[in-house]
Amino acid sequence: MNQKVVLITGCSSGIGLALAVRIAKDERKRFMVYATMRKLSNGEALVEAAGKALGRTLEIKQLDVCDEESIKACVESLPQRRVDILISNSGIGMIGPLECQSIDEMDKVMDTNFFGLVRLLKEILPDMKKRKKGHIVVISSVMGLQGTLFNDVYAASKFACEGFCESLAVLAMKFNLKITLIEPGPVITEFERKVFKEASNLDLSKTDKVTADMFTNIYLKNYSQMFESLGQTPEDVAEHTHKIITMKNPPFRHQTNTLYTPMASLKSADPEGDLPVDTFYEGVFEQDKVFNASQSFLKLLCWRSPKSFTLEKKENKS
Ligand SMILES: NC(=O)C1=CN([C@@H]2O[C@H](COP(=O)(O)OP(=O)(O)OC[C@H]3O[C@@H](n4cnc5c(N)ncnc54)[C@H](OP(=O)(O)O)[C@@H]3O)[C@@H](O)[C@H]2O)C=CC1
Ligand SMILES: CC1=C(/C=C/C(C)=C/C=C/C(C)=C/C=O)C(C)(C)CCC1
Repeated sequence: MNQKVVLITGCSSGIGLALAVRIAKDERKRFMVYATMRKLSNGEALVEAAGKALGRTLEIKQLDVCDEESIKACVESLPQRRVDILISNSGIGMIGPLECQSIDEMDKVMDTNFFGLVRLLKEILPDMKKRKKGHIVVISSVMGLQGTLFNDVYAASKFACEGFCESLAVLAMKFNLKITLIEPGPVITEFERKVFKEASNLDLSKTDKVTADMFTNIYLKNYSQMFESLGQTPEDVAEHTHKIITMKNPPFRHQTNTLYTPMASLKSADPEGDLPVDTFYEGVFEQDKVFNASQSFLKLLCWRSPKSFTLEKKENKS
């Protein structure tokens, strides 16, 4: 059987776990999945979810994207070092006011989310180029397209991945390689819990009162509700990704939550860049009293978008 080899990072929980299971349980057994995680001791949930696929179409391996040696060792352990489909999924979040976060914490986000991808490609891309075959799938985010209040560094890390992949795309095409950026909106995983817990421990006395108040009473207050009402399941994101890897001509970008598409399009609708910022500002502050539920907030953004597309409206405002 000519199975494609799929290497996935960050499979101990969330999207990575769902991806590993979905692809390993492909109805036509088209894939051999190497589901990797930085600590093998965190593999229990995956072992349970994989069931009979474990040892057949799924194998678990150690890989820490922040450690070049661990990436090298993992790739060396694969038959002929072959990876047909790389899914770069591992990542960490970070929210809060800038003054309350240390450079070391920010560095960890960039190191995992962006340099993690860079390290993987430094190891795997040369082989793919030689074989003139391969698909690089990156779990980015809508925040790779549109920055969001209090997500400055996380969004920057995803923008970095997007710019990196956009730049690589032309060279990849020359070598017959495909790249796809998967851009989910909120997904209900450990991510939300970890980010919220870290945010609750921030020392908000390091910032001013207005910022601290916005963070606590607007952002954190609506955070869980945003995920509850708009969040996708990791299985849903895995289903989208499974479709993408089975396509003959996969797209360069794929958003998994259509509710976000209008929000992400605001930027391309206004080359001067004010439209998304103004729309977010109005959504966050001016409509807060009426639209305090996050679902309504996004619906409001989507509903407003077509009207906001005209520059005439912008001029009337100033
Ligand atoms: N949840 C969401 O709302 C969204 C998430 N995303 C992106 O999806 C991806 C997966 O996140 P999600 O499943 O939600 O979150 P989880 O926290 O559930 O999963 C993240 C995974 O990344 C792993 N990881 C962290 N650091 C490293 C590392 N140095 N090396 C290898 N693996 C590592 C974690 O492993 P460990 O158990 O060892 O910590 C974990 O398995 C991330 O890139 C995230 O940015 C995108 C859009 C929305
Ligand atoms: C909670 C909240 C907001 C948005 C939160 C969003 C959009 C979260 C998305 C998270 C994602 C996509 C994480 C992973 O990549 C707004 C709209 C700023 C308004 C204030 C409250």
